[in-house]
Amino acid sequence: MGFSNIALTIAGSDSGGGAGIQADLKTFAFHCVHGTSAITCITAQNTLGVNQVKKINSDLIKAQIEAIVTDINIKAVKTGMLFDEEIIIAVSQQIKQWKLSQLVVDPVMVSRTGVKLIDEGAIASLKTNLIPQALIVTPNRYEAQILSNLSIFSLEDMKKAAQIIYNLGAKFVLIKGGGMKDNLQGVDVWFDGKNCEVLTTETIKTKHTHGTGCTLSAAITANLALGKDPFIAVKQAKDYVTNALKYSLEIGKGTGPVGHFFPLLKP
Ligand SMILES: Nc1ncnc2c1ncn2[C@@H]1O[C@H](COP(=O)(O)OP(=O)(O)OP(=O)(O)O)[C@@H](O)[C@H]1O
Ligand SMILES: Cc1ncc(CO)c(N)n1
Repeated sequence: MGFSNIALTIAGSDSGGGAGIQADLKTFAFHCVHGTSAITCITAQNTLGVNQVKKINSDLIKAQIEAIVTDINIKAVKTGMLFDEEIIIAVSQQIKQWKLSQLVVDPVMVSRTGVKLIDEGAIASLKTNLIPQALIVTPNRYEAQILSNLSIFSLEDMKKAAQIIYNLGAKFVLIKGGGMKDNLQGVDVWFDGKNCEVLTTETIKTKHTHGTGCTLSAAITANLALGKDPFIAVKQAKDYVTNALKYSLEIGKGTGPVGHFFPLLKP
């Protein structure tokens, strides 16, 4: 039987299984979306942090994307950890060459434990080569500060940054309010070029939050692959992350991952 709900993630591997490619493929599967992947970097990582990062040769990254798109019809794509300028340029060029649409760019910059997941020199390239091709760009507050050159302390600051990031060329901007322990946890700002919409959920009190950002952008991508409109895709993805946080997994000695099993565990 023909099956067309197919998504692609271009991201790094998290050996601990909480973020990156592993989070993306689980999220796709729990949306009934077939996941394909092009791995950009390998991280030696667990719930305590990132111990090592090794990038994949850009020719091999290109070859992974080419192998997928010349055979399989991809409905939506996300990018995660891209690490350096060479990879960003290679991936941006592939997205253009293969006319990959419905692109969600998660501009991953640092891990939750503060390890750099991108070269500082690569940020300019992210702004000029990749973000202009995005349907939706999903920075967290820290990434939004870097992309907009604004300090973000409040909801008003998030709204101002969203407008600046929109001007980089993405069709829609979603600034996420997780990460820091304050009253903006779970509060995200959506900007469509005209209006700002504040998306709010209850704050989930859990220590185990590893992979929230990857899971959110993957759920948005899955919803786009299912044919949903961008705003609906984002709202439903946010519900998915809220549930994944409610059912996060107490695994390892540090910050455990969000859980994807809630559709199976719920009474
Ligand atoms: N404690 C929380 N309660 C409810 N929602 C949360 C909480 N923490 C994060 N979120 C939501 O999770 C989503 C991801 O946001 P977050 O800012 O954590 O991403 P991130 O920093 O990119 O994640 P990562 O740590 O994976 O890099 C957003 O929709 C945010 O509002
Ligand atoms: C591979 C990878 N991608 C993204 C993140 C951000 O959470 C991470 N920690 N590891």
